[in-house]
Amino acid sequence: MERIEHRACFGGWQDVWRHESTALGCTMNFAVYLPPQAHEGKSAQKLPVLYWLFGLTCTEQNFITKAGAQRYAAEHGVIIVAPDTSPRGDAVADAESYDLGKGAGFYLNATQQPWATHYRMHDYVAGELPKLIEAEFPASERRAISGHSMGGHGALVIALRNPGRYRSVSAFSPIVAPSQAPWGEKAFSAYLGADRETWKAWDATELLKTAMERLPLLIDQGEADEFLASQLRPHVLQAAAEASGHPLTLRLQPGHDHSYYFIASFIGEHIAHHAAALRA
Ligand SMILES: N[C@@H](CCC(=O)N[C@@H](CS)C(=O)NCC(=O)O)C(=O)O
Repeated sequence: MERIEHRACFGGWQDVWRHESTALGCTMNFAVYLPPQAHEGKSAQKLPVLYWLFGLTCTEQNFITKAGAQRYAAEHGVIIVAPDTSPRGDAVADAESYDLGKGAGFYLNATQQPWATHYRMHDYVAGELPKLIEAEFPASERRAISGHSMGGHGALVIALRNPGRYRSVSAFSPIVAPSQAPWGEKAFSAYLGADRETWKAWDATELLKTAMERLPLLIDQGEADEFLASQLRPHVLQAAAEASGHPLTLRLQPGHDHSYYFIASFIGEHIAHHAAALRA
């Protein structure tokens, strides 16, 4: 494992690490924000971790340079870990379009070739990465997960598939029902194949119907989001949550679009929400 960026930030450090991932079979970058509490000599005290999952086209950089999250992570003593969005490297399959292949891993384990060889982002994010973080950093097993768009889908699906592993989950502008959205239909057809039954295991709205754990969901969605009606449609999840009695707070934010300006506006509230659950 090699540290490739190290920058002082709000009393802590914004770092980027590079390592060989076993789950993905390639070299991966992930960002780690270590708040000041990680360096205050209380080495016995481990800090909780918020995992951030990105949307389409992103790398580990977008959140750390645009969301302004470090200030709030420093305030609350939370480590933030933000992995890249797909396997990377010349040996990894790719597509011409921005919404399939590299930069578009959809946080699932692909079953179809040529994707199945490397595209195992679920196992990376839910298994390999936390294991590494908890071994190499002053990180406790108190975990929260959040993300944006494709990453909002990832956060919801990973939390719902792994009951007990996360203390809280939130999302910005998530793809709540990828089986019913053009982005999801394209990605799931390629990664999982034509049998839509197999898609249900990777669709938050479907998973919610049979969830074993009633982990409350917090979702912020911009009303002026250019993808709201065509791809995101949070009311589909809201209807499923109401039908199954799953706790969901869906906040529609007037004027906000799909960008990181939206995320920056509400990330402080999300981090406070996660910090409260992580402290409890
Ligand atoms: N067609 C758009 C869609 C991609 C997009 O909007 N990506 C969002 C996530 S779904 C994002 O976070 N972009 C990077 C950024 O704003 O920093 C593009 O290629 O820019």
